[in-house]
Order: sequence, then structure tokens, then C-alpha cells
Amino acid sequence: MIGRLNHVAIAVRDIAKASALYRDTLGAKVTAPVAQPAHGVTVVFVELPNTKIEFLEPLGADSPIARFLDKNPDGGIHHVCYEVDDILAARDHLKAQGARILGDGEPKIGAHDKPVLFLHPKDFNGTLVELEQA
Ligand SMILES: CC[C@@H](C(=O)O)C(=O)SCCNC(=O)CCNC(=O)[C@H](O)C(C)(C)COP(=O)(O)OP(=O)(O)OC[C@H]1O[C@@H](n2cnc3c(N)ncnc32)[C@H](O)[C@@H]1OP(=O)(O)O
Ligand SMILES: [Co+2]
Repeated sequence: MIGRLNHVAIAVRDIAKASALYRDTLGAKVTAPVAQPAHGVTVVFVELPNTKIEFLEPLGADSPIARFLDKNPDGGIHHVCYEVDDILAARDHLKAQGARILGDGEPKIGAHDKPVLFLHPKDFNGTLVELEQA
């Protein structure tokens, strides 16, 4: 069911500093920051030949990454995102298997203007999983 690895997300306190580190020290191509108020984060993508790294900085008082950064003050890997061909079919299959879909269970539009869903980290080896419609 899952396809390509779309991105690995890293939660950071300072997205400008993280972007400069990857651009200037690692020599990577880094996009400009984009606020995603519906998700409570500001996002930057590091474009690699085979996948992307997504930097997440908290946006607003109720950011879903605030507690993660409290527990991981230096930042850290927050989620992996896999592409699926049909996100509603994937969701229904996963629900039938007993996996917990986060939020209200309905896809939201993600950073690539495509529907996304999140799966509970406790159901996937302690790793938060994002699914993005391919
Ligand atoms: C920009 C849009 C989009 C894209 O297109 O790419 C994005 O990537 S948006 C990214 C941000 N959005 C989300 O993360 C949405 C989904 N997340 C959530 O619903 C919540 O963050 C959460 C996963 C349910 C956690 O909520 P929280 O309030 O932080 O709950 P707890 O602190 O109680 O956590 C419960 C339990 O789970 C562990 N945990 C939490 N986050 C992670 C994580 N990222 N990876 C692994 N484990 C995680 C946490 O440590 C708790 O464990 P215990 O302490 O053992 O109970
Ligand atoms: Co993501």
C-alpha cells in the first residue's frame, strides 16, 4: 500500500537557523519558509535527490509539535511521510486493521496541497507516520 518516502520531518525551534545549517554547511537546496496555520507549523523543505527533509517550527499557541519540542529541546526526527495512491482507501484499510487515525480521521490539505493523514506513533513502532496522497 505505501509507496515512496515523501519526506522525513525534523522539528526545530529556529527554522532559519536549521535552514542555514543545511544550506551553508551541508550545501543543500532549501525552500523558503511557508506558514501552515491549519497545521500549527511553519515549514521548509530541503530538497534531496531521492526525497525531502521537512523542517517544522511551531506556529501559534496550539502547535502539535510544542510538546515534542518540550521533550526534545534540541529538536529531532518528528515523523516520516509515505505516499499512497488512494488516501481514503488507505485510511479505511488501516482503521480495519486497528490503527488509530489522528484528528477527526478526515484528510487535511498538507504542505504539497495534497490530502494528508497522520497515524498514531504508538501503533507504528514509536514513529509518527504521515500519509500523503500521491
Ligand atoms: C505541514 C503539513 C504537514 C505536511 O504536509 O507535511 C505536516 O507535516 S504537519 C506536522 C505537524 N502535525 C502533526 O504532527 C499532526 C499529528 N500529530 C498529533 O496529532 C500529535 O502531535 C500526537 C502525535 C497525537 C502527539 O500529541 P501530543 O499532544 O504531543 O501527545 P503526547 O505528548 O501525549 O504524546 C502521546 C505519546 O506519543 C509520543 N509521541 C508524541 N509525538 C511523537 C512523535 N512525533 N514521534 C514519536 N512519538 C511521539 C509521546 O512521547 C507520548 O508517549 P508516552 O510519553 O510514552 O506516553
Ligand atoms: Co510532514
